[in-house]
Amino acid sequence: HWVYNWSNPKCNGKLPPGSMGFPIIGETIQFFTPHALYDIPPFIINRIVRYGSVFRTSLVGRKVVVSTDPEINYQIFQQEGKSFLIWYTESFIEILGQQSMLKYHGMVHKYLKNLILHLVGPENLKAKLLHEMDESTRRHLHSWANNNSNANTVDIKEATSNMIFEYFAKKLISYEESKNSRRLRDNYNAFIDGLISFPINIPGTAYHACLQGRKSAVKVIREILKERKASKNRDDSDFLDYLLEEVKKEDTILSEEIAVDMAFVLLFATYETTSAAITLAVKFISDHPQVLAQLTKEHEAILKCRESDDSEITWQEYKSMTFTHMVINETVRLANIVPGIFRKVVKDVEMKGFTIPAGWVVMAVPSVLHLNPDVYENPLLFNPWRWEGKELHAGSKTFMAFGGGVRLCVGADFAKLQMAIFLHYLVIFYVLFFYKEPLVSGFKTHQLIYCGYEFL
Ligand code: HEM
Repeated sequence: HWVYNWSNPKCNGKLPPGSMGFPIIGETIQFFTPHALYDIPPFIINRIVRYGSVFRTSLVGRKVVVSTDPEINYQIFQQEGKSFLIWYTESFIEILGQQSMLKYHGMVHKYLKNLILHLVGPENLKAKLLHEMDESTRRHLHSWANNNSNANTVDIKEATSNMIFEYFAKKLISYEESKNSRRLRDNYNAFIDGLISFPINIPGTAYHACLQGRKSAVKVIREILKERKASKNRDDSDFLDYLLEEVKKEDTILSEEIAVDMAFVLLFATYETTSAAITLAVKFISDHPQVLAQLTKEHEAILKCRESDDSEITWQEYKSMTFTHMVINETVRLANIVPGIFRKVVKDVEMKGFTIPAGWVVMAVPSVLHLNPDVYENPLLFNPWRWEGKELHAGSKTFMAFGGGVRLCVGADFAKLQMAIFLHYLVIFYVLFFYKEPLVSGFKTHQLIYCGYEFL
């Protein structure tokens, strides 16, 4: 009777088709079958073939509806806070922090998001960050070219992670690895190594190492916060100063604990995702010389209109990089950096003739949408021209690399700006100007780039 109930969950309507798998473990083992990162997981493909675009299953002890339907996914984003709430597993919340903004909804979420936009929103990008990211990117690209220690090889993933980490840790908490004995970067490395792991917290497991990494990183941020409260009259204020000013306000809901978890999550969300996107962009571009040629044309035209070759990128120039933005969109479409987006159902929902009961979890799978031949012709081809004349700066029913609705990625503009600046200098340094022997193998050179992604 119990097994029957497990396989046929109660529902006040018609459940999507599918199987709940074995009692307790459900279909968790099949779900975690290894696959190439930027492919659609075989678990999903097999079930789409068998059941269609919406199906039920059971994963990590949860009743789940997987949706690969653009309409349903769009509705899920639109009904955030009403019928659906953002959801992560208990173990993920433990890793990201009990006070992380990811567990807040409604007005509190809106308030926290606005605090972050103060740092990475379009106004600050235009006024401050563009200039600083420009300087940091140039400096790092130069240093790679001048570094002869590693047999002319640059691991793009690691090098761009370091670049973004260095820059953003300074913006957030004025942390500089070279001047600090605390080794925040090592703590984040330990944290990221075990991020996707089975949640068994005993010494020796990846999950345990991840929690230890988080603990040490948070300890460093807390110490900085403590020092900051004791110090007065700082010349160069950072995001932590801004948060501490908020904490002092009488009517605020921001606590020091939320501020610490926010700084922790933001640093991770920024450097890990953006460096992955840049790495893949380099790989895709070096595999497609016609894309490089068009990019070169665009950036050469920008240079020609400048008074000096040494000038920084201006906001107008950034906005004029239409083809570069097409390359960025095409990269994140194929990269599917966030493989699944999860929401908890708070009240029974009717969709496309099915009922999704309250208490279930819905998982939207961006890769199915982004690699759907009905939506994107020849979807596995890296073809930036497919974005010609299309909206490039927002999520849509057919493009959810940065999510959608009120939970749309708050750092999307930051990530795109950093990618555009990187591509600009990559092209002008290595194709047009200073280094006649380009850095990337696909850019016709004997020098080799190891992208850091072995699956490629
Ligand atoms: C290529 C780079 C990036 C990709 C592909 C990406 C992707 C995403 C996606 C898909 C979501 C939605 C998750 C959901 O709905 O459950 C999201 C949310 C979020 N992202 Fe990003 N992201 C990127 C860069 C960044 C950066 C640079 C930052 C930091 C400034 C950032 C901070 C966040 C935060 C804080 C959220 C939660 C927003 C909320 O709950 O309202 N992301 N990101």
